[in-house]
Amino acid sequence: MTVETEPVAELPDPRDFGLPVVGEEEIPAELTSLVEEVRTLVDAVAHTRAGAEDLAAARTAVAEAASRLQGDRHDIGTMVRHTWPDGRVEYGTLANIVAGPTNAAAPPLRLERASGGGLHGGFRLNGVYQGPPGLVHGGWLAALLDQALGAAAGAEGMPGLTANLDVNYRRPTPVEAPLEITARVTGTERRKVFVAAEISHDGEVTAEGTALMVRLDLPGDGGA
Ligand SMILES: CCCCCCCCCCCCCC(=O)SCCNC(=O)CCNC(=O)[C@H](O)C(C)(C)COP(=O)(O)OP(=O)(O)OC[C@H]1O[C@@H](n2cnc3c(N)ncnc32)[C@H](O)[C@@H]1OP(=O)(O)O
Repeated sequence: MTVETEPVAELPDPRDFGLPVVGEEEIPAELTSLVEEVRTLVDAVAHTRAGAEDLAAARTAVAEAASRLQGDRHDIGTMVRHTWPDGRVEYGTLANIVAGPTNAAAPPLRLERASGGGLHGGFRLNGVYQGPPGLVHGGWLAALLDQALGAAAGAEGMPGLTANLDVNYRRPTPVEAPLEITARVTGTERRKVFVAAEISHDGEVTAEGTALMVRLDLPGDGGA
């Protein structure tokens, strides 16, 4: 596969495209802690055997909390700016369903640069992510792989949209167990970025994916 496209050195500021941006460091610690608590809540609701009185009281408390937070909202499309220790800046969607730092529906996934290149992250999925009994839903594994694949391209200065995603489920992936995800760019061709990723448990690959990301047309990167 030919490598015809150099990664763009600097990503443009999403504000230039009309998208609001918040710095990751601006997210209040109270919101991060609330997100964590809501994850616990979702798991508790999904598995509770509580009686009617407790359920009704919990419903009232949750409705009150929701109405307290509804007033002042970030716009759809708000981006979050992440600055790597080496000073490199990246953007993601604040409420991204797989990795948005303020989205309690997103699993607690955090990707870091791997020493050998690409990205890696350790995470754990609770019972909310079940498909088959005790196992992670295949759709969620695909979503996690897609996110890591997109992030790997973005981390190399080549953000894009997934044109094609191919997933193989090699072994069952357990919930409530430590998991690892790795992703890397394997090649480029014009605007096409080829990426590969794996999810593993106990050192064994349980799901792997490859994708074609088509780079966004960014001003100043030479286009196609
Ligand atoms: C500053 C902003 C930062 C943003 C950060 C983002 C972080 C991301 C993290 C989130 C991660 C989560 C990620 C998500 O959830 S992304 C969400 C899910 N994906 C989408 O919604 C994408 C929908 N599709 C499209 O918008 C268009 O089809 C795209 C943009 C993909 C291409 O339409 P476009 O008109 O632009 O390009 P083109 O048609 O000239 O094609 C260009 C080249 O690509 C080749 N091709 C195209 N499709 C396919 C295919 N299916 N198989 C094989 N090849 C294909 C094509 O032949 C050509 O090749 P070549 O002629 O050069 O050889």
